[in-house]
Amino acid sequence: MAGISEHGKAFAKPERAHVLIVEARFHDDLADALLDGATSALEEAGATWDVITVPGALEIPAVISMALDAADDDGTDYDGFVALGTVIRGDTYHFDIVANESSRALMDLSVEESLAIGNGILTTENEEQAWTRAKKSEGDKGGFAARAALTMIAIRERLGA
Ligand SMILES: Nc1c(NC[C@H](O)[C@H](O)[C@H](O)CO)[nH]c(=O)[nH]c1=O
Ligand SMILES: CC(=O)[C@@H](O)COP(=O)(O)O
Repeated sequence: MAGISEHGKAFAKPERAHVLIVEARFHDDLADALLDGATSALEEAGATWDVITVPGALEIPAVISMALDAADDDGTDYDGFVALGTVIRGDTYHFDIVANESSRALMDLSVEESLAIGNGILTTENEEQAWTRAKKSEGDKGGFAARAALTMIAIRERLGA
């Protein structure tokens, strides 16, 4: 059957997929790098995508929620979602709020709504750590998140969920 995630292989590819990338541009250059990795991975898989840009990682989950509401209204539907952003520790507790709450909300959405979401929100101690992970030629976390979303789309198809 097409689209099945083979035993022992972490990534699978759906027949086709239309994906919404929601990217936070709090750190602009890092956002470019993450987006480059994510779109390359989607292109390689033959997927199509739209991009919505938000100010910071805390805004990402609400956009996915809004996209679900819009799908109910006008039928514009996405098979999966890719969340991209970078949260770098500052001097205050705000880092923990942004890092933890953005991921918590993405997890809540994915479990409660059976959504295929790839979480490419970096949470790092400094810029150097972030660059190592964002660059397509190094950690390629944008590409990883996109492939994770595609895999979850394929698994959902396989399960008939
Ligand atoms: N400090 C970082 C933020 N903070 C901004 C919040 O995400 C949010 O936009 C603001 O609180 C308004 O609601 N966002 C990041 O993506 N990265 C950071 O390092
Ligand atoms: C991740 C953050 O919230 C950070 O950029 C904010 O820095 P600060 O804690 O120094 O205000």
